[in-house]
Amino acid sequence: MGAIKSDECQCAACRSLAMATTMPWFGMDIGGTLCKLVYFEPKDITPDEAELEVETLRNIRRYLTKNSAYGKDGHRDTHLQMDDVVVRGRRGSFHFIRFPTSAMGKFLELAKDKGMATLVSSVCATGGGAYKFEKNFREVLNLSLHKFDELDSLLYGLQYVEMNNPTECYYWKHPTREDKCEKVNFDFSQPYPFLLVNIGSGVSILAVYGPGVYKRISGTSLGGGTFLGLCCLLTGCNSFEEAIELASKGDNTSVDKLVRDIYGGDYDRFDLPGDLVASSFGNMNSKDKRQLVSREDLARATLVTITNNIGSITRMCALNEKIEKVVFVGNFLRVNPIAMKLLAYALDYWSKKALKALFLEHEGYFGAVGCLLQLHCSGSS
Ligand SMILES: Nc1ncnc2c1ncn2[C@@H]1O[C@H](COP(=O)(O)OP(=O)(O)O)[C@@H](O)[C@H]1O
Ligand SMILES: CC(C)(COP(=O)(O)O)[C@@H](O)C(=O)NCCC(=O)O
Repeated sequence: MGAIKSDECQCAACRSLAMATTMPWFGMDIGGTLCKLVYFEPKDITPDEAELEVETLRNIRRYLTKNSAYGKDGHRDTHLQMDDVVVRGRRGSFHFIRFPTSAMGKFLELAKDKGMATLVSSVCATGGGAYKFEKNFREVLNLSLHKFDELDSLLYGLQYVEMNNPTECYYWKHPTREDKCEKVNFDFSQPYPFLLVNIGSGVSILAVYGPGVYKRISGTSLGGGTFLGLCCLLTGCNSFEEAIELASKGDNTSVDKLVRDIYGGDYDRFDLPGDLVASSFGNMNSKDKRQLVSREDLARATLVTITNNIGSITRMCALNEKIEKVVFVGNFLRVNPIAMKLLAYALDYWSKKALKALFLEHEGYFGAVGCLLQLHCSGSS
């Protein structure tokens, strides 16, 4: 896909440019819910460089790469680590770290304790938080932010990661058959045009026609943040992981009003099967029915409602743009096979197999990767 190859920049000029760019290299995507941090660990350090490397830099490298948890809130997704990548002529590994954006204050204090401010004067950042927290970075760390647009970064990072990981893109085969359902690798080497649906706190839908050629065609405020917010309200759960765990044990069909609850069976004339949701949460106006549903059922119904709504908007966008390939990304899909399979099924079913739902392993990290890669681009502000 596209034109960003990992080994493209190994020329002497790029390597010396890289040398001149002070390490450590980070890309940060500060979203409405999660802050995603990608750290490039150089693995080609020469003995001369090692001798010159300042102790603070070495300590930060060790701290980040030897741990997978940072305080109460920070996690490294070790299963996503990418080795042997080349950035600006340097060979190394990408490490993927996330923490709640609400913990930004603690993150800044930690970075200060680790001596970040003594190493670099600026950090690459994208996402709304790059604007919102700019002042805090300056005040606490004396760092300025190289800001990059989040959708440019998302696409740039996606192209790079997809090019460098042969098993990045996949689809779900037989998404509704528990016994037969499987993840299947998808060859994304001829990607254009495709629809990109980023399900973060909210949802952005882009039509992508070529490398860096895209438009944002739609969006909805009913996204991953809505799922988590409603789930916390309805079930008393306290984390995304708990919400997904509850949903995996629940059944939405007593919460939702189905076509058969209204018709007594299928609505044949318009091909609406009886087990189709006619009205999400439509049974919850009844006190009796409310007493019968569990927290698990409510979590499942919330997940199904939000996911189907995204699937439905996506289908209309694909139809309008006459695009058949749809790539879903964003952390809403993290540890969330239920939503992925629902999207796969919904697109397949409602489009009569014309649309293909695709997914990517690095789900929510493309913005942060794209932002790190753009360090020398003129697109920053
Ligand atoms: N550990 C987590 N904590 C909170 N939300 C999570 C977590 N893992 C996945 N999510 C889901 O991912 C969404 C955020 O996705 P993300 O792509 O990071 O968006 P943003 O950039 O808006 O933060 C949340 O609204 C939630 O649905
Ligand atoms: C404002 C945003 C681009 C921010 O991105 P996020 O942090 O949600 O990933 C996104 O939440 C969004 O597109 N919301 C939907 C707005 C709308 O079109 O209704």
